[in-house]
Amino acid sequence: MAIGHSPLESICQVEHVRDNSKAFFLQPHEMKLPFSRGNFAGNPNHGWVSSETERLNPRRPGDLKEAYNTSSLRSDIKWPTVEFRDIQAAFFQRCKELSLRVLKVMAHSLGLEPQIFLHAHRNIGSDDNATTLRSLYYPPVNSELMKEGQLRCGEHSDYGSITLVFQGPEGGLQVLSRSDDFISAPSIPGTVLVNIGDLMQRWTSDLLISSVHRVLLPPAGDSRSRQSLVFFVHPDDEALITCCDGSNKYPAVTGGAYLQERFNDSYGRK
Ligand SMILES: O=C(O)CCC(=O)C(=O)O
Ligand SMILES: [Fe+2]
Repeated sequence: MAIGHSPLESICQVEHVRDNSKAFFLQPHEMKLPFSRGNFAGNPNHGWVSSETERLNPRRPGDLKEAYNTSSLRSDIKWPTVEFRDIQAAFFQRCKELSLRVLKVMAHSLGLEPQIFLHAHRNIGSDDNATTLRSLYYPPVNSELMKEGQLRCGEHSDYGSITLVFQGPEGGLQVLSRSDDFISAPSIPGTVLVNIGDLMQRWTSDLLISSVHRVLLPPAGDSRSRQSLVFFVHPDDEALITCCDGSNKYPAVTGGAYLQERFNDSYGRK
């Protein structure tokens, strides 16, 4: 994990996306249903995910969080409002630009051909690439309704190449250290946290390691909600990912096939 700073203008944009998303999440369930993930032809990951639908740690009950996935920017996608679409789409583009810069710097720092990662991320923002902006909303927790072992977000590592995390001021994200303890990743205003994903770990033959992380329940009596914005960067569906040191430590896999396998775990196998 690494932390980078963003200028004031970007901080305001992050807050704007967060506030606008919260207004969507606070609506009654039936108002959100038409925008559910799975309702959009051509992009199975786009749309709203209700609480307890996914389990990022498949051994735990469903995560106590809602999400809005912006996976497609196609013009025929139906959005809750035009304003919601414009705000999500503009932030998606900013995150895309930042991610491509980070991927280029990473290749450079590893002594690799500078375009190696960029070549596999040419289609971000189209239906041939699964990169997704997720606006996450963790509702206040009612301890009487909780299931045993349930968390806001179960232990997992991210699936793709890199992830940009914009945590809200509430904090709450914890990261597993190399000595096997979970440590808090504080929320620092104006910073972006960059996670290495599992596919990047394979790609670099374990030179870069994906980090396990989670979000616990709030302490008893804390009835606050929590929000974060997370940009999951994935290689193009058709991009063939082979170990960049030529070692074949992991078999070659396409970005699309790898992601499908991981989704099967978090949403239950069909
Ligand atoms: O909400 C957060 O801060 C992180 C969520 C997360 O790790 C994920 O959705 O993959
Ligand atoms: Fe994550």
